[in-house]
Amino acid sequence: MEKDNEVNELVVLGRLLIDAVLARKPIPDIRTIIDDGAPLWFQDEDGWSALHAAANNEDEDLVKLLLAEGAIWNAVDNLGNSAGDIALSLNNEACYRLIRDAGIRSELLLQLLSSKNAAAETMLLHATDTSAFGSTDAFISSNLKYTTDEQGQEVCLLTTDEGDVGVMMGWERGIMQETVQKFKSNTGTESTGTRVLNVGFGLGIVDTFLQETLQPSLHVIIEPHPDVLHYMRTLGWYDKPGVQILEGKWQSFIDKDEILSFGGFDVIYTDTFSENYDDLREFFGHVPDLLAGLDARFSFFNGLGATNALFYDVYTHLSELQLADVGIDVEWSDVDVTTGRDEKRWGETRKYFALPYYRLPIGRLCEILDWLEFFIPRSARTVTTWLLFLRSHFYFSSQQSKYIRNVDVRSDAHADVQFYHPRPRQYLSRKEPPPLLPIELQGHVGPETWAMRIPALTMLASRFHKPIFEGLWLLAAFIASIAVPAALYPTIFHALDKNGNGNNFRFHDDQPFFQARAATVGVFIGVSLLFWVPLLVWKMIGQSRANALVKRWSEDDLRTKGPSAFIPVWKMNMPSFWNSSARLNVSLPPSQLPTTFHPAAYLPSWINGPVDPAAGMYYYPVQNGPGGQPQPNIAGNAGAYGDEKAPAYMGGEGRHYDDIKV
Ligand SMILES: C[S@@+](CC[C@H](N)C(=O)[O-])C[C@H]1O[C@@H](n2cnc3c(N)ncnc32)[C@H](O)[C@@H]1O
Repeated sequence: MEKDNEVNELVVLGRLLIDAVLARKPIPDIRTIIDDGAPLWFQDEDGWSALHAAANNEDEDLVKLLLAEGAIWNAVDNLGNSAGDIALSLNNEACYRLIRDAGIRSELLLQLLSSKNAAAETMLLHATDTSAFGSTDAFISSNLKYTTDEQGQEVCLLTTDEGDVGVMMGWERGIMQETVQKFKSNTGTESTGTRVLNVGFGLGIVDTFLQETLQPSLHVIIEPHPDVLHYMRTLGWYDKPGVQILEGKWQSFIDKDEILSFGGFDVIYTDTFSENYDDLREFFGHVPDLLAGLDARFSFFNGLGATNALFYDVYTHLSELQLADVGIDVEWSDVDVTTGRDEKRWGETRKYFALPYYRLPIGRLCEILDWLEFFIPRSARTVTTWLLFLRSHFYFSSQQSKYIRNVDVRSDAHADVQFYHPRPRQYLSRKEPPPLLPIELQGHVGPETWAMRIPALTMLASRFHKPIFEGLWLLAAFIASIAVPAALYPTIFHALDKNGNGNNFRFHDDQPFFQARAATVGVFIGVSLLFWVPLLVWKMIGQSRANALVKRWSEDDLRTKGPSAFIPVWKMNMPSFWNSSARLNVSLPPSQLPTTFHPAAYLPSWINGPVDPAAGMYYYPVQNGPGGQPQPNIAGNAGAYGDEKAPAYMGGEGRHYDDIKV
């Protein structure tokens, strides 16, 4: 009875809080309701929390306050939308970022808590998933079905009482193909002698591309599932030259250092099933030992949180940070997974990837090693390894401190934090594929024009940017500007020392100390100019060529569109000495604001409107659904990630939490 009263009181306060937010009550009033004990986790009958309502109001200060007071960043409403999705649908970048960053922070904090308090008592937030979706052992003892679905798509299905789930589906072919292409263009090992490790065979799509594209001399495949191993046998994988199949989980071979006995690999890929983010993170920790060297590359199936733009964004950032922590730099590119494929591809199976773009990661040992290798011979590799460790640790700490400042972890696992993260920019770089036509420019710049102009600018930029040459030239300038004045000083001094007093320490009025030093400074300036002027002139020529090119395009545009139409102004900043990226500014009509968060905007491309079409509108109305008692279904800012292929992911019955120690 007492319990019922307590719950009823919480429900009343929770509802009061949401109503106050929706009624746009002033922040001090809302703070009072929170201080009176209103639960921030409370969700009304539509699944809306106070944070959803604050995002709907586009009230940045309130979003900040609620998050600071412990609002749950990843609570989803009955339509599957988080508060971040609502901010996104309203094109509100500031609110979206606040919520997204709270997610990153919360995940990092959970990891800190679980690593730093290992000796403390364990609090179980929820039981860990022991079904075939969340436990590899349960998965291995379940049956798999290899078949072709109604769309003619090859699929490997796990059949359960809750319906079929695709362990691997043919539509992912494009992702696998692009990954292997990236491996090929990045590894520098054009063909022979490549050593490859792939974890998880599935349909063998990636393995087939690896064979065809890289023709590896050694191709190790780790696979534990008996049905998959049987399928591999029927396809003849056991007899392929250079192929070695390790039957079991990757954990068994890593623990026994068995994979290490093969020596380093040039290419490593992992894509497993029924594992969660912690398993992937553990695998990340082994990657630096497994990579053969600086030319070797690593990638993984980046499906974390892919049922929702916000969660995907959070986990993409997290995995980049975790990889940086072990000394791996990641470059991301986008693979369009919408073209030519519709909703039918899922058939009766669970939709585990709901976004239009896949963010493809390519990792390598951190770039600083390249530079160190230039100075330190291979024999002194231990030194570089130590420096690498220090650098990556420093990088991770600095990145982490960007997200978490003044961490004050209290007993309820809530932390008082400040957040900072730089705004992403789209650079034109030789290393990156050309950016897609930004949504804001559609209607002002034609796709063909864009496709022709961007490579032309990138090419021009690369002609006027030679980092190695510039580095050596500036090094020579530095040495010469010190060495030449130092070498000339005695000669200048003696030439000016008409009385021949010599350069002794007894001061004579007639000694030309000051004149000689002034002349040496003059020599220093002269030598510096000798090196800097040609470099500056070269850069200026590059810039003026870029200016001339964009001017010509503007004239072309004017001719074709006529004087009454809006003509975007193109401005190109060529690469400077220190920054290898060029930057292009294209103007919009004065009435149109640039946005990276238009529901269909390109930047950043993995962000897109929520899956729910109603939320894709600029206005997200409060929905009045049927009545009923709300269920507080989330007990703390717990980690969101489980395998997306698991049923009812994110907020549904199938959602699972890991144990954390607090
Ligand atoms: C999504 S599929 C891989 C698909 C593959 N990339 C392709 O291109 O077809 C996942 C595979 O990982 C395997 N797997 C699951 N847990 C594993 C583990 N701990 N170690 C190695 N493989 C695992 C599964 O049996 C399954 O064959």
